Amino acid sequence: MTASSTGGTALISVYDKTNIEKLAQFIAARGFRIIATKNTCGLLQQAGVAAVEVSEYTGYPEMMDGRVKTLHPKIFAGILRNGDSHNSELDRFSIDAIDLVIVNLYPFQSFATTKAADGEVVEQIDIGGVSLLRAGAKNFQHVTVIPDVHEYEGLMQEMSNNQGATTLGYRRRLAAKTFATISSYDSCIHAWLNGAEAPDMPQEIIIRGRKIQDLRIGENPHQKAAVYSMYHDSSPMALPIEQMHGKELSFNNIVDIESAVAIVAEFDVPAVSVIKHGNPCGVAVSSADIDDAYEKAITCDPKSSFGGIIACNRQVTEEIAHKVADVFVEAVVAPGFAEDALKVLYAKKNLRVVRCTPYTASRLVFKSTLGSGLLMQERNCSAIGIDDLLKVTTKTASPMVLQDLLFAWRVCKHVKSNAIVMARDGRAIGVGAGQMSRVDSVELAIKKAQDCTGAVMASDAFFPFADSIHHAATAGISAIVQPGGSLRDKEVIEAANDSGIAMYFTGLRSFCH
Ligand SMILES: NC(=O)c1ncn([C@@H]2O[C@H](COP(=O)(O)O)[C@@H](O)[C@H]2O)c1NC=O
Repeated sequence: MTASSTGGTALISVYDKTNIEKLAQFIAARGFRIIATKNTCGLLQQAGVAAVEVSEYTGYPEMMDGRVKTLHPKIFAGILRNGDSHNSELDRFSIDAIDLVIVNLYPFQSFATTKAADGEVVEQIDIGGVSLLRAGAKNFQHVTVIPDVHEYEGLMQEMSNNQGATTLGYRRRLAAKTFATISSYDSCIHAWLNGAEAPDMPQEIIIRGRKIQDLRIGENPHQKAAVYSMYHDSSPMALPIEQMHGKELSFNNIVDIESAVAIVAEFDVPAVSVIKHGNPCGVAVSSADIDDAYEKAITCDPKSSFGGIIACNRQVTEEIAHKVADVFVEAVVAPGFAEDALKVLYAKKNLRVVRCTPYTASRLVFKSTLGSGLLMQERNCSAIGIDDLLKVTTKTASPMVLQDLLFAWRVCKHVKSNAIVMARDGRAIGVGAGQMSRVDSVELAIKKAQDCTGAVMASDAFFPFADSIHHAATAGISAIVQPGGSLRDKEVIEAANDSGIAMYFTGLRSFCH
């Protein structure tokens, strides 16, 4: 099917029969002879398109309940013939050269994600269709291959532009798409077969994704970026967010939205977080309502909140919307918005209003690294409760202070290391993030808090020296939660005892890089 030739033979075998009659009519009108599998052929004939059934052409019926339909040398030699050098063999066995392969596959993916029995799912593993696509794509020098219904319009356009033929560039592009389609299809089967038995860090991994959208910019304006939906089992995971209003999302917006939503998902009670450059500059919970949590969170560090991203784990009220509208923030994210709140938020042209479904994230975290390296690890899904806290000082924290310690620890989990969080009454009052020395993070958090009297402190990793405890004591910190495990734990605990500070170990480090 070169740019100058017209007519030829088309093999059509489609599960999804959308628009196939229209395409078949189009190619038949350009002199193509059509060979088709049983149901496809029946449909085309009903639509008045001349088509020959594969079984009539090969002389073999469909067999094994449709497991063997097109798997025949007359079909595959017709597709795989390599130009003139194979013509004599085609003649010898009365085989027609096939120029156009139009196939779409059994919907394995939709079956695999239902509760269908294994036998039923297995029958959805397409063999013949994949083989036809693979053969057609291999022979793109001579054959045009169409692997899905979305390419029909493009094919008709291409043929109209080229006197009923296709160009090599077009065939090559479609061949590439075909191999992507096949490999995506196969990786669904791989994931389904592995199922829950998939080893934690397998020897081979297949990462597939489907582009959801291009992003406005990458981490910086000169970097291009897009967001993909990855397949972790046999279906793509949609992003659990929906942008309802505002400027297009950027790479950093999505990173910050994830942090913001992950923090508020730590709490069952109403919670609000404010994120700036991946770190929280305001987090609060409330036993009253989300309005109260908002007020507590936004007053943590109002200066840093400028241009931040706000997440709520409850519906945004009109009261919150007015307050959001009064400050400059990039985005507000919540599971829902009151009607009146939306009216207020929509008045801000650029403000991104994002609805999120309950927080979910893939169990695995990936990061590209040196050369073609890819780092993969399990997500930090640790959850520490009161019973996990080990008291190591003589002083015991009151139940209220214990609640603050847990709150501070949960926030600290989402702060870039070295991470220190000061908290009081269910509210972060000072955050020290991303410092290369822990004691610097402590000093920063104290400075941000301004007044740490009676507050608690959480640290994402052990204190290597007692200096941080001295600083905390001077600032008025009453209790500390940290993993423990330093060579100098003894000195650190002594420093806490000397200052009348209650200290608890989690036994679990929570670095965040
Ligand atoms: N086994 C085969 O030889 C075979 N050849 C083509 N198919 C598939 O059969 C389907 C179309 O069949 P029908 O036209 O009968 O609805 C297509 O999705 C095609 O991918 C086959 N089925 C599964 O492998």
